[in-house]
Amino acid sequence: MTIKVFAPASIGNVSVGFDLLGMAVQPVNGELLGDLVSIEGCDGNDNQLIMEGPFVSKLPEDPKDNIVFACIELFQQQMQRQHQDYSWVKLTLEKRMPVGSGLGSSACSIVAALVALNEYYQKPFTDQQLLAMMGQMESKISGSLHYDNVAPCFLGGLQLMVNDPRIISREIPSFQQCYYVMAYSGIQVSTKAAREVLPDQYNKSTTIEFGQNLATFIDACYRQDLAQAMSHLRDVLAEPYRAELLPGFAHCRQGVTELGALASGISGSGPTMFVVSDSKQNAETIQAFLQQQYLQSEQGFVYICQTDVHGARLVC
Ligand SMILES: Nc1ncnc2c1ncn2[C@@H]1O[C@H](COP(=O)(O)OP(=O)(O)O)[C@@H](O)[C@H]1O
Ligand SMILES: N[C@@H](CCOP(=O)(O)O)C(=O)O
Repeated sequence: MTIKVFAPASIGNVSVGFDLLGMAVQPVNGELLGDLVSIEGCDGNDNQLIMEGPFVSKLPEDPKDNIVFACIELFQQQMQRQHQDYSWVKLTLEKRMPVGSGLGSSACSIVAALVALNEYYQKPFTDQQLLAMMGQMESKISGSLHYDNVAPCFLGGLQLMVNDPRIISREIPSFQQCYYVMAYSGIQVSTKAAREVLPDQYNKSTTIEFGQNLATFIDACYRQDLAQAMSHLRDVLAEPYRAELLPGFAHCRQGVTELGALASGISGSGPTMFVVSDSKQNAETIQAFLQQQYLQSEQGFVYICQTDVHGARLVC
């Protein structure tokens, strides 16, 4: 029997919550924006990983260097630690997400793989344990522990990281009526490199502004006050340093504001930019503008999305 899991793209940081806030997204046209991992038993004497899909050429050539392989090994080690037997498995990764895109591409592979493994071995681990493993795998890629992609990708919705290892992430009410225009320019920005351009320390006024933006946004989410939320959706920690890594970002940001966008920012570490709109028609106008102005290569794309409330899921 083959089990197949889909894990969706996500917006890391959502501007106000560097490493602390993330939201899963799904295109309104029904396409699957995320990775697929299928799992079945394997007769050989080792695990196997088959890699396919439109972005497979951007992955390390040797399957053993793929983060999915590290997920298999971690999962089986954890089973062994709990004195549970395991058999070899064959996983197939359908890499549908561009690498280094700011759409939580590595998180999609990690989450889909660990959820598939947990299903296959009949759920030896709780969601909490799985999420901790997902964070561990994500930090292997980016060089530091952050859950703002893996948590929404796994659990769905808008997720806030809490500083308690027993909880890790809490769902926050999101704005279900909003559209998020996701524009991937088609260039590659490594998360690790985009973290290295950030300063080690911030001054007092920046710190206060950061805290106020995040707190005001979360308060607005709970009260579903869209105007207040959007008026504070500003990134004072990362965007000032990362914007210059993204050709056309400043110009497009100005353009979408003139077209009536409620807010815009960098998705994760970029190059994807996200633009918030409260109407489908306006989102389509913004989509057309970004298609013309933001894309840098043939691999770029622009999707109109809404919040994905489901997170990782089994598919046929
Ligand atoms: N399954 C995978 N999906 C994405 N990246 C992977 C995977 N396996 C290994 N990698 C490597 O991890 C790095 C991912 O880069 P990163 O900038 O963190 O991507 P993203 O921001 O899209 O998650 C790349 O060097 C890539 O080759
Ligand atoms: N909080 C992280 C998010 C990285 O997201 P990605 O999609 O670019 O991997 C950061 O901003 O570094």
